[in-house]
Order: sequence, then C-alpha cells, then structure tokens
Amino acid sequence: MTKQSLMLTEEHAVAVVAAATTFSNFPYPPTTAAILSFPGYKKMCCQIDLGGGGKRSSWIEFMAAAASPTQIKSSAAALTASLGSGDYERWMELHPSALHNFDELMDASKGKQIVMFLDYDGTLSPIVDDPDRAFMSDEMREAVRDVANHFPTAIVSGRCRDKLSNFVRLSELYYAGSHGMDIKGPIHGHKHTKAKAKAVLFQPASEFLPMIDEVYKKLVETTHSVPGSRVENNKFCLSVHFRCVEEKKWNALSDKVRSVLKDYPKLRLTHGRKVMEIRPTIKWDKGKALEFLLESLGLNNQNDVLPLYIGDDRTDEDAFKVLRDRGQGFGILVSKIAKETNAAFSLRDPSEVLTFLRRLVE
Ligand SMILES: O=P(O)(O)OC[C@H]1O[C@H](O[C@H]2O[C@H](CO)[C@@H](O)[C@H](O)[C@H]2O)[C@H](O)[C@@H](O)[C@@H]1O
Repeated sequence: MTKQSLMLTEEHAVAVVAAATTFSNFPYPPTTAAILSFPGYKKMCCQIDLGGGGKRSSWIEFMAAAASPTQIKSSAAALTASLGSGDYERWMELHPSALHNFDELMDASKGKQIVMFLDYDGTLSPIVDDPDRAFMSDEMREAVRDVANHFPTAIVSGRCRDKLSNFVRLSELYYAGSHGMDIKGPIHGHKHTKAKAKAVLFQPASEFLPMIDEVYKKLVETTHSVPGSRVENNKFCLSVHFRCVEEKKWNALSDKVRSVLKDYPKLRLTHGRKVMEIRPTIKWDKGKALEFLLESLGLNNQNDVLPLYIGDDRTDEDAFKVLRDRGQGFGILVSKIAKETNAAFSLRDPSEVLTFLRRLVE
C-alpha cells in the first residue's frame, strides 16, 4: 500500500460517495463468505495491520491512516487515485447503508425483540481532539433515551464506565465500559424483557486493577516529554492518545509505550483511532460483553431476538463478528471510507446514527 493511500481521511471519502445499491448476485445482506469472495475486497478496503503484535512499520502506518478531522490535506482527486475509483461504491454494495435499507432491516425485525448496542466515541459523539470534551448532543441523548424506552439498550465503549455514564447521563441504560470489562445495568432491568430484577455488575478483569494503575503512572511519567500525548485511565484499560502529537514524534511515543509494556506480558496493545489501547490479555472483548448482556437480559437463547450493534472502531469488530457467527441481528459500521469489516450494514457518521435511531423509534 502506498503512503498516499494510507493518508486517507474520512472526509476525503465524501467526494466519491454514491448512493448504495443492492448487489443483486449476493444474499442480502451479504454473508461473510460472499463478501470475502468478492474480487479485490481486501484491496478496496483501507487495509491496516491492526494486530497487537504488529511490526513497527504497521504501527506507524496505522497511525498515519487513522482518520483525523484536523488533518485534511489531500484533495478528492488524490483519494480517487489512491483508493481506486468506484471502490467505495462497491464497498457500499457489500455493506449497504442501514438508512437506505431501513425497511428491509425492519422487515427482518418483525415479531422480534430488538436489543440495541451502541458504541460511544465516533458513534454517538463526534471525534474531537480532547477526549474529555467528546460530548454527545442533546438531540442524540434524546434519541438514545427514546430508543431505550422501546428496546433494551446498552452502551459499549473503551471508556471507563463512570466517565461514559457522565457523558451519556441516562440511568435506564446498560453500560459496558473498559471494552466490556466493566458492565453495569439499571437497577430494575428493562421493562420489555424478562431480565432478572437484580442489578447486573460484572468485572472480569478486577485482578488487573493494581497493575493497570501502576502502568498508568509509568506511562504518564514516560510519555510526558512527548508534546500533545495524553494517557487516559479507563479503569481496566488505558489509552495513550496521539491525535495531538506531531507525526514525526509518533515513532518515539510508540517506543516509549513499548518500553513500559515489555515488563508486563499480561497486558496487550491494540490500536484505535489515533490511540494506543492497553488492556489485560484475558479473553474478553466487546463481543463477549454483547453475549453477556443478552444472557443477563434473559434473551441469549431465543430466536425472536434481533440484536443491533452500531460502532465505528476496530474493537467493535469483535461484536460484529459475534453477530455474524450467530447469524442473528446485524452489525452496523460507522465509516465514510471502505474498511474491512464484519458488519452487515453501514452508516456514514454520528449524524446518520441519529437519523437511524430516530427512525427506529418512529
Ligand atoms: O469504544 P469507544 O467508545 O469508541 O472508545 C474508544 C476510545 O475512544 C476515545 O478516543 C477516541 O475519541 C476521542 C474523542 O473524540 C479522540 O480524541 C481519540 O483520538 C479517539 O481515539 C477515548 O478517549 C479512548 O479512551 C477510547 O479507548
């Protein structure tokens, strides 16, 4: 992949958007097998090695590729040249717009109990430079409240649960913070389900708390010399932000983070949108959190349940994959660029998420 193609931003993709059409030779929505058999699928997507153990070059490539609203440099022409004209349109055939296909989606939900799962950053709130100021709008809050009035609703995020619930401020929701490692439900469950009346509280990584606190302090100390970097304590995991770090310093920052983590083999490193995420190596992720929540709601083994999961990040892929593997419900990826994903449908940005949630309530 060329450097040019890695510098794509979400905004560039706007220039090549075309209305989604249903690709007639495929099952609807397309299955994983159908998608992977689509000629050149991987090539048409913004391909980035996101593996925790990736090589140095893939780190830097990932950092460069992560979408940044503040770094719009290239022209739409550069985008078209690097992506290949028509790639986004073809990608949209495989991951159709959940809005353009709303009626089909609702047909699939007939007679079923919808359960709504929502990621926070980049899904309910726009991506901003300061993680402490990623507020959701009042309109979005209203829409989420209305959705939760009709369907059991959970927010699943990499954020610390307390911070998350302070941003969202809706007591009727389930919150799964720290990438699902800190789950808490409303005291009385949800009125539309047989959910147990007792409060849900699940923290599968509690034993890691002292280690996470220790590493947080070390990371703050080690990275403070890199201007613009920022370490966020998400309780059971940590984030090292580089959105405001000069690109030429990314390598140095990555080295510093790795130098701390080498003494902690029980922690692993993953990547989000201009953020390095550090978390315990336990087998727990947003997909497992989704299954845990369905179980807590008494809806895990029922055919008449339709889980919908909306998210924008790599960590949301674990949940999309669970839905694909179960053949139940739909993942909806929020993205303006072609990305390899397990989601069935797509939405372009939080404003489309808002429209989708409103239509769901109607
Ligand atoms: O699972 P999510 O809710 O998507 O959380 C993932 C990370 O989100 C936040 O960082 C991202 O949003 C910030 C605010 O818009 C932005 O500045 C940052 O560059 C993004 O990566 C959060 O601050 C992280 O702790 C989460 O891991």
